Order: sequence, then structure tokens, then C-alpha cells
Amino acid sequence: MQKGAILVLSGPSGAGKSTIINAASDEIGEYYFSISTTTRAPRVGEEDGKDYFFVSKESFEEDIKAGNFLEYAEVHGNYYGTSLKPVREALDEGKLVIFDIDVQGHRLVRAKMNDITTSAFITPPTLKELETRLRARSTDDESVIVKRIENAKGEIKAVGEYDFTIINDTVEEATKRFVIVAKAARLKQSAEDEEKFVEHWLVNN
Ligand SMILES: Nc1ncnc2c1ncn2[C@@H]1O[C@H](COP(=O)(O)OP(=O)(O)OP(=O)(O)O)[C@@H](O)[C@H]1O
Ligand SMILES: Nc1nc2c(ncn2[C@@H]2O[C@H](COP(=O)(O)O)[C@@H](O)[C@H]2O)c(=O)[nH]1
Repeated sequence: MQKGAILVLSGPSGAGKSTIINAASDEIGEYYFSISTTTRAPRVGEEDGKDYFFVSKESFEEDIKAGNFLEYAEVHGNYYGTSLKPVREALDEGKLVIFDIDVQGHRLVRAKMNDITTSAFITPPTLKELETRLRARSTDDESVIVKRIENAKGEIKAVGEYDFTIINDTVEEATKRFVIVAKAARLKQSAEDEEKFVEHWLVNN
């Protein structure tokens, strides 16, 4: 029986998802962060197996064919996907599994594992502030930044599909809110658990 729960975090590139997960990591108890596979090239300082599993397009497409992904999507011109096996194992161990995935990925996870999923959309207060932060991060070329800002205008429209919205004005305040959301996510029960509880409750009355 599956015992864990899922917390999906989405938001435009540069919203602060990684920053907030890292800032909250000591306060949210034991969790498993799902390391995605991508065909994007590593940024300076990124490590294979820590930030992402960096693979070729051919290798990614083989994994698609083999059914190895829980979800995958093309985002900003590259493939990104969540491997099913480690997620299943973490859920079976009763862990909270945290995903940093885009809005398409969130829809696919919802379609497959809605009953154990909680989600939050993170965004800076304005598009202008997003642009400032993406430029200040200095990890991407100008053409990549322009593409991500353009895509953010579409991504923000999915905000209503999420359980929670976290406006990342200051890291401190956004992290506090994320910690509360993570605690709520842990409490999400699977439909199977609910059925068992009702059965047990009725029999014992
Ligand atoms: N509240 C904040 N105020 C100012 N700068 C911030 C804030 N939150 C994050 N940042 C900065 O904004 C940049 C983007 O943050 P981060 O890399 O965490 O975004 P992300 O959502 O994980 O992006 P991506 O989806 O591209 O991986 C970083 O340089 C980070 O230090
Ligand atoms: N659908 C998925 N989206 C993913 C996954 N891993 C990351 N992402 C999203 O991609 C963008 C860009 O990330 P970056 O590291 O290149 O800046 C960002 O919105 C992530 O949330 C995934 O496995 N599936």
C-alpha cells in the first residue's frame, strides 16, 4: 500500500523554487526530492545526479519508450522528466516526495496521483521582478532569459490550478509559507486509506 504523499512546486523559471526548497529543508522533516532527468546542458556549478541527471535527447527518448517516466514535458526547448521508480520507492517508504516541475508536469501528476498530491505555485510579485532576478542570477544567455520571460506570461495563467500560491517577495516570508504547505501536504491521505478508515470505523461502531 502506498503511504507517502506528493508536493508539487511549480512557477516560472527564476521564481525562486530551488531557493525556497533549500531554505526550508531543515524545517520540513524527512523528504525525498525528486531529481529530474533533462536534455538541457548543465549550468556552471551544476552536478550530474545532484541537480539533474543530464542525458542526451536519444537517451531521454529511449526512457520515454520504455515507460520509465511518471511524467515528462518539453520546457523552454528541452526535455525534462520525472523517473517513476525512485518516486514509487520513496512513496512506499512513506516519504513526502517533492517535485520541482513545470505546469504541464503538474497536470500529468494530478491525472495519475491526484489523491496524494498537494501543489503550490511560486511566483515573484511581478514579471518585472522575475526579469530582474533571472538577469541577476547570471546563469543563462540573453536568448534563454528572453525565452523564459516570454514563457512565464503563459505559465502564470495556470496559477488557479494549484492548491496554494506563494508570492516570493522575501525569501524569509515565502519559506515560512512553504513550510506550512509542506506540513499540510504530509497530511494528505490516499483514497485507499480513506476507504479502509471508513470500513474500520463502521465495523467498530
Ligand atoms: N525573494 C527573493 N528576493 C530576491 N532574489 C531572490 C528571491 N528568491 C530567489 N531569488 C534569486 O532569484 C534567482 C532565481 O531563483 P531560483 O534559482 O531559486 O529560481 P527557480 O525557480 O528555481 O528557477 P529555475 O526554474 O530556472 O530553476 C536566484 O538568483 C535567487 O538567488
Ligand atoms: N515537467 C517537468 N518539468 C520540470 C522537470 N524538472 C524541471 N522542470 C521544470 O523545468 C523548468 C526549467 O528548469 P531549469 O532547471 O532549466 O531552470 C522549471 O520550470 C522546472 O520546474 C521535470 O522533471 N518535469
